[in-house]
Amino acid sequence: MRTAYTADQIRGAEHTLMARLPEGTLMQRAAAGLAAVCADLLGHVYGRRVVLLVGSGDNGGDALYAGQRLARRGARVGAVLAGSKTHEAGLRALLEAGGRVVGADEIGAADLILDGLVGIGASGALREPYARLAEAANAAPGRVVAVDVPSGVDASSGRVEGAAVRAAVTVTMGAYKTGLLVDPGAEFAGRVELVDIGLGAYVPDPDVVALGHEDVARLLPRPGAESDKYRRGVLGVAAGSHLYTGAAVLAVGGALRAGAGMVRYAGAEEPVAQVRAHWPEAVITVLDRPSIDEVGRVQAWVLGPGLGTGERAHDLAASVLASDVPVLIDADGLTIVAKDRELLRRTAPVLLTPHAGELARLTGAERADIEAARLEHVRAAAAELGVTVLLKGSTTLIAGPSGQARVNVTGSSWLATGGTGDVLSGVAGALLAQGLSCYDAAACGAYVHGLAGRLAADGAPLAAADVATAVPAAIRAVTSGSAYGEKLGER
Ligand SMILES: NC(=O)C1=CN([C@@H]2O[C@H](COP(=O)(O)OP(=O)(O)OC[C@H]3O[C@@H](n4cnc5c(N)ncnc54)[C@H](OP(=O)(O)O)[C@@H]3O)[C@@H](O)[C@H]2O)[C@@H](O)CC1
Ligand SMILES: Nc1ncnc2c1ncn2[C@@H]1O[C@H](COP(=O)(O)OP(=O)(O)O)[C@@H](O)[C@H]1O
Ligand SMILES: [K+]
Repeated sequence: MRTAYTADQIRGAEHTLMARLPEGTLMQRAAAGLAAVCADLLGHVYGRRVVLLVGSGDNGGDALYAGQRLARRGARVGAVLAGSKTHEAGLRALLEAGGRVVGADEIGAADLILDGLVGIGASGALREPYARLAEAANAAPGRVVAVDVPSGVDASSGRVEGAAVRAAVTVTMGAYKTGLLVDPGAEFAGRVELVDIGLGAYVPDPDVVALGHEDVARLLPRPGAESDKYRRGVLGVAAGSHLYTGAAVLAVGGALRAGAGMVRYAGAEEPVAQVRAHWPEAVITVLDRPSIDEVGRVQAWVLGPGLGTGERAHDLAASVLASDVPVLIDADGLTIVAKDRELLRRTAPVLLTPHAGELARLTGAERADIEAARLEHVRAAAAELGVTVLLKGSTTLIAGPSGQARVNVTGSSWLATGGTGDVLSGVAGALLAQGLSCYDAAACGAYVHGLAGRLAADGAPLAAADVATAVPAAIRAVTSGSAYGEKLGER
């Protein structure tokens, strides 16, 4: 499990730890870790050109001391001093080790550029000359390593207002910052390496949590010797319409591959024919009227993919939501409940799985605002609606009604293709039917779905059905202890 924190939380912990240590200890630990990652990236250090972008705060101090260490190993290190002041002891250390102060024109010739402009002490968009230096680093051919946080990315939220450094690697000190895991910040951070500076014992409860293989393996249900198909969990799927038959096929496929004991599909004749043709395993009810009264007992429902949004779909949604089992609502189901919020008044749990556009419909916020501050918006929606919300997109976030939040770190941009969301609804729905809470089903579902996406893509395009097919292999990767897909920033 990875835990991530806001800038305020980190500052508080650093304050406590610093009071117990001789002055400068933490910065030396940070610089040592930073220099080690840089040396690794450079391969051999002697003679390589390193440019440090140095801001006025301790982030610049980290860069200067790391530069000192690289200079001692023979690197040609130049510091671009961007701030109104500079960490004096750090600059002295660099100069004594043979480093120099240089102009911004040297950025283009560097093998490695160390971004020490601002870290967790930043506020608002990058000012000049920092913004210009960030752009110059992005345009240069050298590898860019961000110190603690890419400058221009808000460490607490992942917001990017204006220019920001686009790093190949971010070396972060003491603990992960939320903004390194949530887009757009995560995109700018690249691969994230954590340097242990002894902060672990002093951090409070995390702002967000990212599950790893071990956590998901622990949560995923496994059939016991006594299991039968009913006890493993039966999922009902109310999806598809005469216009959209594929969504039903994909949702049922995701559910069957994710371990439901049985899937009961309920729909109109056209999607029924398609589901029958693809999945003889599913138990079918042809719905003559918009009601689930004739469908046998289930432990959870998936409601919405391809359902349509007319009166009939509305009435079917009302019938599903009147049941006493957990319901995952996706796609058209979300449009229906956005128009008729009363449908969400129920005692059994609800999991909503919108993308940003659907969340905008639900809450009235602007889509662009949601994309810019995903965590804030998913938390607010979960609290306002009193349900669990999984926000899909380049980083998937899950929030519960009491403010708890998880971020999914698996996934691949190859998943950005029609129908993969339908597969996710089936996967997460199957986990709900197997007894996981909405919060766990959402997080484990997103994790397995993201990993399945990576396996299915393997560097080339995928179709949504391939993701469903890859779900068992993804579960195997999670439960076998393989390290596949565990590194941060590999997409
Ligand atoms: N504390 C510790 O023990 C440890 C800390 N560590 C390291 O320290 C870092 C935090 O250092 P920090 O607190 O000095 O703040 P930091 O991020 O360098 O910058 C603040 C300065 O930047 C400026 N500035 C702000 N916003 C700006 C903007 N938009 N655009 C332009 N400029 C802007 C502003 O300066 P001014 O405007 O006054 O010139 C402000 O004073 C942390 O990320 C980690 O790397 C590690 O070594 C581990 C031990
Ligand atoms: N850029 C991206 N990187 C990673 N995952 C993505 C990206 N874009 C979309 N996804 C994932 O792909 C799926 C798309 O779902 P959705 O938007 O509902 O599509 P559809 O309705 O066509 O099924 C979600 O799981 C989402 O998180
Ligand atoms: K930085």
